[in-house]
Amino acid sequence: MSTAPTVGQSSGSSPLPGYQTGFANEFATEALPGALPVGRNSPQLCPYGLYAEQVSGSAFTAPRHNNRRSWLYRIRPAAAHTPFVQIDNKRFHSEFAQVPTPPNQLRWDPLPEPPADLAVDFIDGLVTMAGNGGPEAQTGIGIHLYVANRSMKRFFYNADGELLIVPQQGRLRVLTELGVIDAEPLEIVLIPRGIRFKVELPDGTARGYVCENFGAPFRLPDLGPIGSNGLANPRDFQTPTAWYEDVDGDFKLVAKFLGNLWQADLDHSPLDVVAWHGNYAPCKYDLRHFNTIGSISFDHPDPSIFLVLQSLSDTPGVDTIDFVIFPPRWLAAEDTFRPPWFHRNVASEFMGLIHGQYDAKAEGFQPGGASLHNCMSGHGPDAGTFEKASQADTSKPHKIDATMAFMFETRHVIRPTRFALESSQLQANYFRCWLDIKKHFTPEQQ
Ligand SMILES: O=C(O)Cc1cc(O)ccc1O
Ligand SMILES: [Fe+2]
Repeated sequence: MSTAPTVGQSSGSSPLPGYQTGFANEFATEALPGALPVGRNSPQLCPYGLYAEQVSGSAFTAPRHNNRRSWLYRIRPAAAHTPFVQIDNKRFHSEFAQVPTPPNQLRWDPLPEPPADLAVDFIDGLVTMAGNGGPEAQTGIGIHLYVANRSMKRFFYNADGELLIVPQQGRLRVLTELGVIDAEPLEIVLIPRGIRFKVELPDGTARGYVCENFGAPFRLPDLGPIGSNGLANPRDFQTPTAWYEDVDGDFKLVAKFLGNLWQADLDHSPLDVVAWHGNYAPCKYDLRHFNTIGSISFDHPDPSIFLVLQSLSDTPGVDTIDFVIFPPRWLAAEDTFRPPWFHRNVASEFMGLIHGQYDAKAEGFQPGGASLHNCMSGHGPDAGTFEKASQADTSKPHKIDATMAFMFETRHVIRPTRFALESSQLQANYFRCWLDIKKHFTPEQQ
């Protein structure tokens, strides 16, 4: 790992960190020895002259298993900035009622890269495609795409929700208050509501997807009869160890707050947390570690078998958001139509493709592209996929390899934005992939 860049007047930064493993553990980490107070959170004076600051991600009185907070020991408190002023946010917002939501199946080509002479950082590069609910309701989802070609010089936090970043092309270095996360395509990054960060682009450009979770923080699902291991295992989640920079200079802090963007001035880097402890922290997860489980007898299971993370609603078993993946796997089910079946669901499904080919679609669903199948909209394999899979030899297992698709699935209808519906990336002919489906009905057969 190379040294993290510093901007402005620097009196140094701590060595680049590693990771601690586990999902939402009680972590404790210090970039300087003895920086964490012992036996109390807020002593009269903290070691090294640091300020103690708690950041909470759940109600103070939430049950212990849902209670999320961390204690930060930092050079200056987060309050030290000028007042926020509103800035433009036509592309990145939480406005999901701009246009009537059609019940059509929708699919988009990948967004093109911006021209090289137009500087677009991770925040400028975000465009809101769809969503439901919102920050005021504290439930629902914002679905955004990003295409960027410059590292951020400014800092950002999202008061509206947690961010699940799914890189599709190009690595990201996510420098957060609580440490540095290096992520590449096939890894995902979770940034809790409110945590300040900036994103650098080691490869110069980057493209991907962002799920903004307005509701309960993502958790690992219960495993029921699967047992104590499987799907995403907690030990494969990586949370950075403490890292700070002590840098003075002129910086901007951008906040997303109630769907709008606001900007304040800072005279120092907010990435100045020397030590922290708690269970409210960013993490990354490598999707290649997902322990995929499926049928070894017959039939294609519901896609909930591929659930990585869920945001619970107030109704048991009905999640606000499910993050589901379709990784490489063996298909072994005999006398079975192996790809996803034709279906209509009460839930709504926004899908993306990180690489390879998705097994329900012979063509048209491209890496970096997206599709949306809303509540009760009929969809499933395209005509080509149906013909092939209904003739395939199912006496032998078949490996689906070199692919990774994913789905943000929600209980509420996902409403595309005006941008999404007017975008030239919207495929006008997507519906045709089912119009060629042949009639095979043979009433005389039995
Ligand atoms: O391709 C889809 O639409 C997602 C999906 C996959 C699957 O295996 C079963 C149901 C489902 O909605
Ligand atoms: Fe589906």
